[in-house]
Amino acid sequence: MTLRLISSRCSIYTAEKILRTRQVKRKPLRSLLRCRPYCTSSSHEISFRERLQSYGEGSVDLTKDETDGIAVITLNNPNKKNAVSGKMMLDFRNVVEDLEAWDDGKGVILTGSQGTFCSGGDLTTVQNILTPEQGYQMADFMHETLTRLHCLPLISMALVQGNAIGGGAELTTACDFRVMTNTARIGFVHMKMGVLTGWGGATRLVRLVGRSHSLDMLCSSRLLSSQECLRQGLADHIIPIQTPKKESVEDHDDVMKIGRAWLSQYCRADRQLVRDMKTAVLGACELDYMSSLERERAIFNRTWGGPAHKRALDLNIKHS
Ligand SMILES: CCCC(=O)SCCNC(=O)CCNC(=O)[C@H](O)C(C)(C)COP(=O)(O)OP(=O)(O)OC[C@H]1O[C@@H](n2cnc3c(N)ncnc32)[C@H](O)[C@@H]1OP(=O)(O)O
Repeated sequence: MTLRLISSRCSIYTAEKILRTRQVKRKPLRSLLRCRPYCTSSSHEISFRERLQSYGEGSVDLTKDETDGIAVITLNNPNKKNAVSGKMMLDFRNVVEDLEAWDDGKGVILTGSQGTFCSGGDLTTVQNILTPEQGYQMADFMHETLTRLHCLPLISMALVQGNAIGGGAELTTACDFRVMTNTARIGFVHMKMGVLTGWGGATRLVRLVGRSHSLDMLCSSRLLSSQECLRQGLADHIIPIQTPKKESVEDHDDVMKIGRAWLSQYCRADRQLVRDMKTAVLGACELDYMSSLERERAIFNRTWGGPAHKRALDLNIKHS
């Protein structure tokens, strides 16, 4: 009965409901986030949000282009090299929620303002939430935001100019791709700052580059050049820029244009196809083998004989 339902042209929602009722060996991501040692009742969460709101300046801005289906998230705190303040953590969550509801999207670019990516947690905010409980609440909040970013049905790309330091380096790992300018650097400097990765970066880094490369990057705290990131599998593409020493603000528009074109190559297909393929790949990364295959079958079933499929067949395409 269940199998028949999955192989019929059922909605993804129905298929996922069925998968949830089956024995899935690895827990879904969202349920893993619920293992919390500190009290996170809604009143606690509200007062912590109020606390975050009161710390720091800056914003996280979102623009959505309905024509190409690509959104841009910009970390905007230029006086502090786009360090993420408490207020920006809240903005970030709102932006991700907005993208979750954006049915017309295919891709998203995460970038920083004024020619640099992000210098990590805003040290002023950090100074104000130094108890273990507050640290845990902050990490819990950012884990959820970044896990939701990671799970969007949009193909995501971190576009790194200048530096991605500490939490900034962690942010890059929440995206599907990392594109860097030739002068950009990524540095997991946490251990030098006396902390571990607070935004889930170690878990995601190991999945990207493996165990030994991750230990090397995390325990050395060194700043990795774009070339090294490419060699180690952390970066996917390097954009050469004209000014090798210092990136000017003017470069940002050019870099954005090139980065957008790079991401667009993966967003050419129909909107639903792009979203479904991203969802299938995400399932393969996060679910056990059999559950992922089931999910892939259910998603495939929506496309088979659908309008994009029929259009492609009518075109008699030769893949030469
Ligand atoms: C869970 C998250 C854990 C973490 O994120 S740990 C990592 C925390 N981040 C850091 O330690 C970064 C410290 N900053 C730096 O190393 C350098 O500023 C950086 C990012 C390489 C940029 O270097 P430069 O381009 O030479 O710029 P600069 O040093 O003159 O900085 C310009 C102004 O920005 C400020 N700034 C940079 N990073 C900040 C931060 N994270 N929080 C608060 N303020 C920050 C910096 O203090 C300076 O301010 P000012 O102009 O002197 O008033």
